[in-house]
Amino acid sequence: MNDLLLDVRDVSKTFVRGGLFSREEIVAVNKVSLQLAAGRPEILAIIGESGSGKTTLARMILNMVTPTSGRLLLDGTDLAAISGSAGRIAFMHKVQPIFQNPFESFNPLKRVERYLLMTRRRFAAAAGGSTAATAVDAALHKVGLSLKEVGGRYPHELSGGQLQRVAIARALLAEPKLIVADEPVSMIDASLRISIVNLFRTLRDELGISIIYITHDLATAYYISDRILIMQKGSVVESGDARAVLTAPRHPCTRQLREAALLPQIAGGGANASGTTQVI
Ligand SMILES: Nc1ncnc2c1ncn2[C@@H]1O[C@H](COP(=O)(O)OP(=O)(O)OP(=O)(O)O)[C@@H](O)[C@H]1O
Repeated sequence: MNDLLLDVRDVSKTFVRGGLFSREEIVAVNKVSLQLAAGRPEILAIIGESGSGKTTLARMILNMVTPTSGRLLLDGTDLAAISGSAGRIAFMHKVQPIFQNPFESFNPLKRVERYLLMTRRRFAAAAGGSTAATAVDAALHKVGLSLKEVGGRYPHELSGGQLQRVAIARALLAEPKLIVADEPVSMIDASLRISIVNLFRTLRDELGISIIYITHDLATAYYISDRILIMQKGSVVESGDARAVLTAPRHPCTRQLREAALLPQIAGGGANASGTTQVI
């Protein structure tokens, strides 16, 4: 077994915009490194202002964007070496995405259980012998739903919170070791957000899944994360134990984000800021 589940080594991504006479290079991610240990599930929050490179970093981890330089390894496999459908399915077994808008993740004309059944069939070979419907029902139960509840329904017949739970159930069908969730609660009613982030905690604690949680929302990051990484203009400017970073921020960018969030429980610095932080 590898010691590292995820090893992001000095990764950069530069986008080029415009044509011959108005060429513009945008360094979306600049020499970012981060690691997640194998066998020690954790929630790592990536926080930063708009345009700081969070989504680009997430997409590189999901192998949807190729880095301009640097390497990414998942369970010891270099993402650049993954090819063919068998390689891609093996990769998707280990890492699954959750996107911001659950309504965009599902075709409005297809009943949601069809997606779940198709996903189960795609991963069935390695996932054991239970029937597809039983496995789908079990995945839905893990997110507080059931096939009875969502069966036969189209995406628009579910609330945003319910549909995001279905998206998480779909991710669970792959039995991943890592979930990359990019702003997973920003389009969900505030009253339902906490139940979704609590679900991430359950996935970490009961299923041993590590979660990269990308968010603008310092309150939920403070509440559920073990570690936090702050990004500014493509670079990591501060990282460390979540409570330590948010109760005693050292980088001006972190302080600014915290002040903008106006969170009394963080601003007071009352929580146990026992961990360590690293300012880069
Ligand atoms: N495909 C692309 N082509 C050109 N530029 C891009 C592309 N994708 C992202 N960028 C640029 O890279 C920078 C980082 O974008 P990114 O979406 O990663 O930031 P973000 O922190 O996720 O922002 P937000 O919080 O607003 O989603 C931005 O300047 C963005 O305009």
